[in-house]
Amino acid sequence: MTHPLKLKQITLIGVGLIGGSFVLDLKRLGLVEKVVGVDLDADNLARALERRVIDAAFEQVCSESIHGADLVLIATPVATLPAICRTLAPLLAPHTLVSDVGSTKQSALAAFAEYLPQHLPHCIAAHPIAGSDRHGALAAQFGLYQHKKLIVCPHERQDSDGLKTLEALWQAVGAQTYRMSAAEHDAVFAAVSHMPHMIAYAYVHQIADHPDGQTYLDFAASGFRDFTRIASSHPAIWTDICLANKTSLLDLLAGQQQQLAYLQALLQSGDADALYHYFEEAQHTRDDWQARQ
Ligand SMILES: NC(=O)C1=CN([C@@H]2O[C@H](COP(=O)(O)OP(=O)(O)OC[C@H]3O[C@@H](n4cnc5c(N)ncnc54)[C@H](O)[C@@H]3O)[C@@H](O)[C@H]2O)C=CC1
Ligand SMILES: O=C(O)C(=O)Cc1ccc(O)cc1
Repeated sequence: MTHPLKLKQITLIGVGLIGGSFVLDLKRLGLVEKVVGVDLDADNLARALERRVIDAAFEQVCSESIHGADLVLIATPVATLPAICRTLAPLLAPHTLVSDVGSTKQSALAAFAEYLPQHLPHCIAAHPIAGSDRHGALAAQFGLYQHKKLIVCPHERQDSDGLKTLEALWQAVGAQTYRMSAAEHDAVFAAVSHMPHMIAYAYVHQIADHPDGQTYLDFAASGFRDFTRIASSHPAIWTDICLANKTSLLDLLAGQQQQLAYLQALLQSGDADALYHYFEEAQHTRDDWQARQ
């Protein structure tokens, strides 16, 4: 008997770390027969074919690359979604599921609603909470989603069968699935993902912009490495994310400025007790979080 989840074809638009890792696991599990890759970067497509992340390659979305797809998965920087959806609109078969993996979800739902209105019930906004600072098809890896979270943001016109199929595919590659509204999603991930990236980039700038910055960097150790690791993330991905989640990030930047002003005041006044208390509270919050992981 064929597996109820088994797909004949996935067309993956954006053959990078996130989409590539998903299809690698689905292939290994025998849950997809063929993966068609679409990517603007021809070298990246060649590497993806060599590594068998994909079985066929196209440099653009066209009828040939979309034909036969049970699922079209968009795994490109979030600002590319509107143009990709507009191109997809005339090419989709009625049963084809369309989903994404982008880090912002209000922007994904807006693109689906504007450019795929006829197809909206079969469009699913999703976000795997896994990844790294690496990118491209060579970064795609087996097992990336094992014991990781996958958020879906259902919308009012969502077809529940398609939603369940997509959730089951992510569960098959090891993810725990959660549902939340796109607005809640964007607020949560602004706080725990997008803002930390901005702070890491800003702190690396502060050092690099200092006249003695290169000497400072020569002596940087594991604390600096851990704190700034995510500043090595791909600028194209993070420019799009930060602009798409601008409202939440502007609030968080204002809040962070208040925290820094408070620290500045404590140092200026030499208030050791208050400084200790401030550090201790943060230590407890982080230790409790770590213990729950
Ligand atoms: N990097 C991470 O840790 C995570 C990223 N995400 C989201 O996943 C998506 C993909 O990110 P990654 O896989 O990390 O990036 P990546 O850079 O590894 O892969 C993206 C691929 O899309 C291609 N591409 C860009 N524009 C395109 C277009 N218009 N048409 C076709 N191909 C195009 C690029 O050439 C690249 O190969 C982003 O939306 C990001 O927000 C989600 C979770 C974690
Ligand atoms: O590299 C890290 O630690 C991450 O935070 C990975 C990550 C990056 C972007 C996302 O939307 C989700 C997860």
